[in-house]
Amino acid sequence: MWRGIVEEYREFMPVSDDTPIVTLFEGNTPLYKANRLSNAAGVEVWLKYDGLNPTGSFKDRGMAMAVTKAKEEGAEVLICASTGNTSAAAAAYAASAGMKAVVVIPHGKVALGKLAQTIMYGAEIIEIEGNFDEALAIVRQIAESHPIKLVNSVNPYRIEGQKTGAFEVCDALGEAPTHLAIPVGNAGNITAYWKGFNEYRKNRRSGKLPKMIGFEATGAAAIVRGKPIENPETIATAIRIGNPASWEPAVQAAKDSKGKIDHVGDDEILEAYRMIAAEGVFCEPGSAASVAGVLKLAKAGCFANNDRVVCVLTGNGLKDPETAMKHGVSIETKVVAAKEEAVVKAIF
Ligand SMILES: Cc1ncc(COP(=O)(O)O)c(/C=C/C(=O)C(=O)O)c1O
Repeated sequence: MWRGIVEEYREFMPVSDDTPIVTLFEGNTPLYKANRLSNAAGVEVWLKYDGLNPTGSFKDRGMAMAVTKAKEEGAEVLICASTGNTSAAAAAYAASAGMKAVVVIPHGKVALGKLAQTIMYGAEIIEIEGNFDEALAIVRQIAESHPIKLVNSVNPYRIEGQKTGAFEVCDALGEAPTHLAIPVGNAGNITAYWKGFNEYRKNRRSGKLPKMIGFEATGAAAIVRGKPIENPETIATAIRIGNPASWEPAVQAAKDSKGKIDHVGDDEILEAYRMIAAEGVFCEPGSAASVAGVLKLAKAGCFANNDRVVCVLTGNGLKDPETAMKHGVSIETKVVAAKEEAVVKAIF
């Protein structure tokens, strides 16, 4: 039985035999070969569906490690800023560990499913009249002057947990891919994956390193533009972040891996969102930025025929039902009388 990322990858984790492991059995998510997307891109495309984690996003990997260490250090209250998934994961792992979670989120900008989760897990929810970047600045100050543990990805234990996504990709493929495509918001995850690939290769668990290709949303592409964006805007609310906290290590990961950080527009994200669903995988819009980016680079002839590209799908589509209802695939539903002939007529 899968024991969660800390136990399964213990030799790579900053824990001792006395560390109290907090887990919701996160990790061990599927890696799907996407045949139609591979044909569209002209290269082998795989989907690492991290939307199947306990709270439906990759954040569970980082939160398992961060909350485990918080518990070991005797913390009782956790705090984070969030565009929604970090707050859902912090609330869930805090509940599991018997701790209190305080989350600070941008009012009116968090997808419905994420808010519902955070409410159900019982976090203290503070909605600011501002954006994620302002929320992060506030919670960093609070954590410095109050007995409260910050669990955003500036907390190094979050990176330690999230690097396990790279381990699982290598374990599933038997080797690292040629490229790892990933959405970029606060830039913790691209940093974590690069760390994971390096540690796996150093420990001879893989033989090579992938090119890291990260994708920001065009309206929030601070790294691509080389300067923070004061009012980031994108339909992909998960990555509506204008001043990534892990800016530096993300740029270093792209440079050291001979990859890049690029941007994709909302239309490209929504098109990829629908194409991924046509493979039977429902991810949230922000996650689709990784596939949108691969399609963009494929069009520009950036891949060789024998390349193998893994796209990280970071969140479950159920997180954001409103965007699915507005921009999904079968948005024209038919309402008919509860009679067989009416249904037959509608079908045929
Ligand atoms: C689905 C999804 N996909 C990609 C990202 C970007 O990852 P990072 O580049 O490591 O930030 C996020 C990030 C969300 C938050 O930052 C938050 O929840 O506060 C996300 O939820």
